[in-house]
Amino acid sequence: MNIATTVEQAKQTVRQWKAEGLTVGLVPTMGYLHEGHESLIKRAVAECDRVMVSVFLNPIQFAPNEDLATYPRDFAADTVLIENAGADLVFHPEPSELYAPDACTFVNVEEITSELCGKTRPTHFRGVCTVVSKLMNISQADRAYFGQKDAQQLAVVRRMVRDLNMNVEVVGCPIVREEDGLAKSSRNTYLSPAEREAALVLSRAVREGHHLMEEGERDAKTILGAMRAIIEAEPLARIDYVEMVSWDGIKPVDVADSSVLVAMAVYIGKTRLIDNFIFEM
Ligand SMILES: Nc1ncnc2c1ncn2[C@@H]1O[C@H](COP(=O)(O)OP(=O)(O)OP(=O)(O)O)[C@@H](O)[C@H]1O
Ligand SMILES: CC(C)(CO)[C@@H](O)C(=O)[O-]
Ligand code: BAL
Repeated sequence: MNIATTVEQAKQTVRQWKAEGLTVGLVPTMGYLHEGHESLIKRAVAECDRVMVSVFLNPIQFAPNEDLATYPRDFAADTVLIENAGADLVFHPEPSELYAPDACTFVNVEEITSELCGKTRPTHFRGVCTVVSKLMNISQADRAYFGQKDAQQLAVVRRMVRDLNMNVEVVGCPIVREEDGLAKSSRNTYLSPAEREAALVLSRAVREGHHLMEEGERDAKTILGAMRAIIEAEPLARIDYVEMVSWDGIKPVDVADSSVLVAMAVYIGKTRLIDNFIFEM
């Protein structure tokens, strides 16, 4: 497996692959990889001739008050996981390699970024879409793999690719969970043992919301009320948002009459965790 730290090194490898007529899969990550990332990489390996995994903690998607400085890192362990999963290239640049001091081009997806995480993190998706565009250009990917755990991100990237006529298929992958239900996340490492226990309210609320919808409930207030009650019963939890939005447009809905995303962000102590389910109709 190759490790590229410069854009030119990565492009050179990709040029060779493309010259041989091979398809390329891209898996963008911020590192500190776990089984969620591994599932994306394995799917890419199964579906593409060659796979590039990027490990890049993208500074421009973090606001100054967020956790860029403390975000966990372990590049040595990441490379072992990536190699074992069967990928061919790791792209691991320094921020200065991707962002020139006078860089002034950013990708801003509107509307679909105005709710959910876009509300609390107003500059976040501009940073995500800018770096994802760059990674797609560098890798010349035929397919790019994203987890449903970051469901709004998946919808935003899909919309960007459609609106900008980019030549890449965006593949969404299911949420991988711990045995007790907690969605796997690099940020779970921030949790103390008591917080780890408290964090189960997210997946419990997701299960309850999904169960109600399976039983036929469609009223957002009823569904979200039941979910919020589970979270509010936990003293270590503080809700950022629990919302139901249309899955295609990420706009609030009162009654689910087509596919919806029911998503939440919840602080457990100081750690902000997300979880969701999509109810297809
Ligand atoms: N539990 C999971 N199941 C499926 N995909 C996941 C999971 N966790 C992360 N991913 C996906 O992996 C990709 C990289 O995510 P990222 O590096 O931010 O990992 P993370 O563990 O979600 O970190 P964070 O703590 O920042 O939420 C994204 O497409 C994300 O949706
Ligand atoms: C897609 C991504 C790697 C872009 O930095 C990041 O937002 C993430 O890890 O989900
Ligand atoms: N997985 C989302 C990246 C972030 O929280 O910045």
